[in-house]
Amino acid sequence: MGFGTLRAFEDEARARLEPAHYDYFAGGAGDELTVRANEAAFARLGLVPRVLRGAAKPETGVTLLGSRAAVPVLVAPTAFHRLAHPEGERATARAAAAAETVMIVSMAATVAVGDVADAAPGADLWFQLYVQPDAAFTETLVRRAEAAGCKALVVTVDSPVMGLRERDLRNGFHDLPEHLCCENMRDGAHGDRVRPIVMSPELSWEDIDRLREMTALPIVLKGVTHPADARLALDHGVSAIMVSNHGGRQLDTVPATIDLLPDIVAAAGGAVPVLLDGGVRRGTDVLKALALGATAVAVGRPVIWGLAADGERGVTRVLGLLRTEVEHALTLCGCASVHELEPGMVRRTC
Ligand SMILES: Cc1cc2nc3c(=O)[nH]c(=O)nc-3n(C[C@H](O)[C@H](O)[C@H](O)COP(=O)(O)O)c2cc1C
Ligand SMILES: CC(C)CC(=O)C(=O)O
Repeated sequence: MGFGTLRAFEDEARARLEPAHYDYFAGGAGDELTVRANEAAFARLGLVPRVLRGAAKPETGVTLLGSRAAVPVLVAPTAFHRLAHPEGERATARAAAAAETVMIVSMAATVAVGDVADAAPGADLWFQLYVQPDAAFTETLVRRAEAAGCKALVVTVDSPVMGLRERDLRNGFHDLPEHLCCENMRDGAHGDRVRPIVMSPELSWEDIDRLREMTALPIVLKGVTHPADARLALDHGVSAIMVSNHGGRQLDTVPATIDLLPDIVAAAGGAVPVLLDGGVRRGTDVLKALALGATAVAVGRPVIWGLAADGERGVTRVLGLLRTEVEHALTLCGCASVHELEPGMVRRTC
């Protein structure tokens, strides 16, 4: 199969997936303004290269919360991988391990986090958590992530309620098919009961404090878009901030993450790493985000398209394409490493 670009993977995924499942993966909230804005904002930024710097083959690796990523492109947490491919999260994790990058396993995974870890020895896994109103069950999830060897907890805070996704409403898609479930949500105390994922508007900073007391794992706060919240996150001892609008799937009209990034980086003041996801589709997008102060980015939908198109091989190819593009763009920018990128190399073009 001639998958030369991420776009080709999306086309193949669309051809293979049931239309309602494609819509679930691709779609977003409301008019999908934010979905489109994420990519469009990257396109409005230009990279201004440096020349004659005598740079060798560029170094792309970064260290993040004790995990080493050979390329600063992580796998964002996305739900329901077995809807895209029978091997589901197992395939994604093997591909992330082969690419030497971090996979953030979704709490809504269709393979239990321990089984994902077993399927991909050597994979660097982090676990994404929606704090549950039942504190005891939240603790169960944290212990499962710890037991699986996850190295960080990524706490998603942009979902006090589920976004209104009109494609899903139109398609009547609101549940997994019979043979699949959110395996992390099995309730040990009640045999085979699978709990629903509860999103709660009542969560507060106190829940973050409680989590910090519950575990020694570093906490990454995912879904920070306002600089005031970035400052509060530091007050509450988080280890990293992830600028994310959930790929446009929660509140529609949230600005593009790349446009929000500089203010969050300024608010963090170098105290913790800042990550970004949303609309990263090219190596040049990765460079723009790093130049504006992100330590690394994560990709959501591109990984799903690789998985749907060709399973583990497809995800490996998607991550490999991004790596090649990052190396190539760094060389063209005269950078010997990602650490040489700086804000002066990014210019708004329109
Ligand atoms: C199909 C799908 C499922 C997702 N599931 C989750 C999830 O379970 N937990 C979470 O924190 N974010 C979830 N997200 C959001 C992603 O982590 C990420 O923020 C977003 O996909 C980034 O944008 P991109 O798809 O443009 O790369 C999901 C996104 C998609 C597209
Ligand atoms: C099952 C959902 C809670 C997963 C999610 O976060 C999403 O679809 O964006």
